[in-house]
Amino acid sequence: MRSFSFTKMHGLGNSYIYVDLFREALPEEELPAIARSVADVHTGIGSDGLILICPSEKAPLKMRIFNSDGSEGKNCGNGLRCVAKYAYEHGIVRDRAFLIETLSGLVEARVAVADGEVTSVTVDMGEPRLERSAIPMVGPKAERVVAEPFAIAGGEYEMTAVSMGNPHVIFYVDDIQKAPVTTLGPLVEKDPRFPEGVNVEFVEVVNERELHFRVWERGSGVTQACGTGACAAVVASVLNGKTVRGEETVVHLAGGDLTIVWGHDGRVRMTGPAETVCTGVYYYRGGQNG
Ligand SMILES: N[C@H](CCC[C@H](N)C(=O)O)C(=O)O
Repeated sequence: MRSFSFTKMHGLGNSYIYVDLFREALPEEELPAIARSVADVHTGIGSDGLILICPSEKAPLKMRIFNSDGSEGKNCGNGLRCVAKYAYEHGIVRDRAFLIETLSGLVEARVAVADGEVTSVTVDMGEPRLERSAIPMVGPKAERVVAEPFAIAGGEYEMTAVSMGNPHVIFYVDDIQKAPVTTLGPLVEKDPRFPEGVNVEFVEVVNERELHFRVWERGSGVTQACGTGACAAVVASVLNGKTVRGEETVVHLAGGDLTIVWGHDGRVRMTGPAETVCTGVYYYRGGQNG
């Protein structure tokens, strides 16, 4: 029987099992199976996936994220806030502002601390990518996708696509409580127009500073929150003339609120909480189908 130490953390209810690879070692080929295993609420710990806190040659640390289906994501906003909290509270970093490497580039995290505990984190998520080739989405490579007609499952919708290092598509709805998250979400997630799949977000505009938000995540399904998705929703809302560039927008997710601004410098900054749930030792049988 194999085992490793873990910390369960969440950002607005979007929880992951965090493994500190400065102290542990996991076999690379088993990572998708380990992600599926720990995420299982019945036979594992229960989470939206697995996040690894790794050494890096480009920054004090690196984050890797695996969804609950075992697929590896390229970025995770809620995960970055929790990784920043963990890194500061465990002495991986000493400064309150530091870089974190992700598969989609370097981001800067800044922690707010009270009595030695990180109470909230601001992450500079960098610039959104808007061209079809960067989402990625089929069609003319340099074209942006804003309020584009999107026919699927016998319905006609209007969608906007944004990458925050991972792919997102945003649909606007009149009532967030009636958004077709579990019906349309899985269909769009796997639609061939998105060669790498896509995270699917539904947004109700409250006013030019406030959005309601629900999400069907690529590789995890419905989650309580999606940090990169909330950032993508703010970018899409500016592009659609619904919110104001350079002004803070409050995004109400199922698990709570994020404050996000798409600055005039082109960079998206996200501020929100990060919580530690528990620590423990996880036992598993190993092998790639674990
Ligand atoms: N499902 C996402 C990764 C997790 C993103 C989300 N949990 C966040 O907080 O940004 C993807 O495959 O791109």
